[in-house]
Amino acid sequence: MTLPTTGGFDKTPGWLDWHPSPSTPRFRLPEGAVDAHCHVFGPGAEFPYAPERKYTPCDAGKAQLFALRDRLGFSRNVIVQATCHGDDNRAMLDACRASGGRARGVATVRRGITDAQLHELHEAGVRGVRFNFVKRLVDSTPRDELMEIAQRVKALGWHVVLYFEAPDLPELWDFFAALPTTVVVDHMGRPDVTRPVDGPEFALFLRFLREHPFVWSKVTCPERLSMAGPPALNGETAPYRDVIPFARRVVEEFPDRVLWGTDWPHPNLKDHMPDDGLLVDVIPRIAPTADLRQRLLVDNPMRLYWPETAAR
Ligand SMILES: O=C(O)/C=C(\CC(=O)C(=O)O)C(=O)O
Repeated sequence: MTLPTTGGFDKTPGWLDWHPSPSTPRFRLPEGAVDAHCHVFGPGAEFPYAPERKYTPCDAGKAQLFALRDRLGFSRNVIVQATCHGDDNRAMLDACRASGGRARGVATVRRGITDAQLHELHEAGVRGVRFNFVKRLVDSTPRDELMEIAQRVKALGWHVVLYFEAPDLPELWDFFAALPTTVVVDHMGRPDVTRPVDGPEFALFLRFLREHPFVWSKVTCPERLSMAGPPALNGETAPYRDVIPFARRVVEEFPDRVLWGTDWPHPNLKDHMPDDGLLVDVIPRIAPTADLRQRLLVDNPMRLYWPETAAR
């Protein structure tokens, strides 16, 4: 892999670039596995970062993403619009179009988007919109605007991806419960993994899933959630021990409503940049049987993003 560029933008101080030479995973992914949460950034010279962004990343373009897909052994990607591009979805759309049908997208849209523009996104491969409630990443959008968008994208068969942090779930609960279409929560609702997996905070998240069969969860981002590590670096075979029980609990209780993704290029990490090959090796620790892994990595993402070709 080549080293990242910045396209003339100054990266946020302390920015960690993606790992330049991830190892080949020891865990062999099932045939047709989908990396269901990743991003593209720029390149900034071609797709400038949004003026309202809260961070400026290094470039992480489609060529690097597809090289990583092949190196790790994935067949497909779901590319989630990141806030550094605001509602300018061009970099994500360009990657979807260039993938030859092997990438789908999740976009950021605003109330003013026309039906023709929504259809254009659909044609390019978009199958969802993302609503972000993480305060360090976005300014808030009125709930009535989000609800209106959710109604419109439901008509296209799309879902809504939610990004929020665990302490905010009680306040957001009623709004989320009223969403009219399938909902996918990023990173298990970002639990505090220093608290017990059986404690009240995570119990609330599990209850949210239990009471709302239209809600799915990504069991992603141990590198972001972990407080005790050890990091997925230097051949570590059991990284992020503190996150494993949380992800495994969700996979085992909701095997048909979970997704996994790399989160490449891992924006806004402060501590370390993981080796993506070692991150893939976390999968059998959170999904201990071949059947659970088949659902997590193939059947579930195919049903959501490629329903026309899904086997079950
Ligand atoms: O990749 C992620 O899921 C996490 C992000 C960035 C992000 O989502 C965005 O900019 O849209 C984060 O926690 O900083």
